[in-house]
Amino acid sequence: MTKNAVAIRAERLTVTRGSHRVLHDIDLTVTRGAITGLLGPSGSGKTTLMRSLLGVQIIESGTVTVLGKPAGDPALRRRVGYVTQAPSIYPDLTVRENIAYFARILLGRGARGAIDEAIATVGLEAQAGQLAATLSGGQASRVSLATALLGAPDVLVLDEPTVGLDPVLRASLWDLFTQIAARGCTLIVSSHVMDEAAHCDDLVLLRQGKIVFRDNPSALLAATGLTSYDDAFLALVTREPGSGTRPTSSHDKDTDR
Ligand SMILES: Nc1ncnc2c1ncn2[C@@H]1O[C@H](COP(=O)(O)OP(=O)(O)OP(=O)(O)O)[C@@H](O)[C@H]1O
Repeated sequence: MTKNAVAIRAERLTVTRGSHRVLHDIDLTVTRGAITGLLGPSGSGKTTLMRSLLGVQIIESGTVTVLGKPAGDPALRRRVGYVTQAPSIYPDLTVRENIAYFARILLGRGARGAIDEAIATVGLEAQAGQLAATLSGGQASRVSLATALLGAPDVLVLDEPTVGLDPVLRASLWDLFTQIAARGCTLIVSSHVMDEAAHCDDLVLLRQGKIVFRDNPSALLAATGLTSYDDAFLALVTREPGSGTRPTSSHDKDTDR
């Protein structure tokens, strides 16, 4: 992997949903192999931005390029995984059957190795034969994550994967994300829990559809002079628009690959 290579680039991205302008002229680059945290209050546009990166959102203007191709390009289908907020699994199938079903669609026959690997990666070997309807919330989320890992994606987009989980489970999921990124996968993880910023290599803070901060976690604390991510975030989101920290960082100079 080229150091600082760009996995995703959005330029002048503007999105309107219904009569509401949700994203305003967003410029963003995402570094390959990094964990980028997409943080912001409820309704700030995180899901809409993720949908735009995935190519499933109608955009009003601007461009989004993923791994050098337009977002949503058919060639990206296996290279980009998406885990939605609500686990997308069948309750009447077991963990293994759920994963096998998606493996059949994505990889065709002979996907047994990939199924076993996905189950092991998310640590659900003991639950493999259990009906999804009987799983805990955290286990159900991990089944969803396993299905997204099946094609060994180069980019993984996770929409609030830790919401509603206890601190122990949250920590173990973040460990897992770190392992996945260490294999070279680019992760974009949204959250409105600011402390989760600490697990990320890069941060994108959204407020009312605009980027109010873009740099690494320690730069966020340095920029605000505060010691907690919660306080730093609050300081930024309550600041008048236009008076804040520079919204983009030096990442933005790198070339697409
Ligand atoms: N289909 C839609 N039609 C009109 N407005 C929409 C639609 N979907 C989302 N919105 C609005 O767009 C804004 C951004 O929504 P989005 O789901 O992207 O925010 P979010 O940051 O992901 O929020 P949360 O953390 O609550 O999931 C919100 O004001 C929402 O009400």
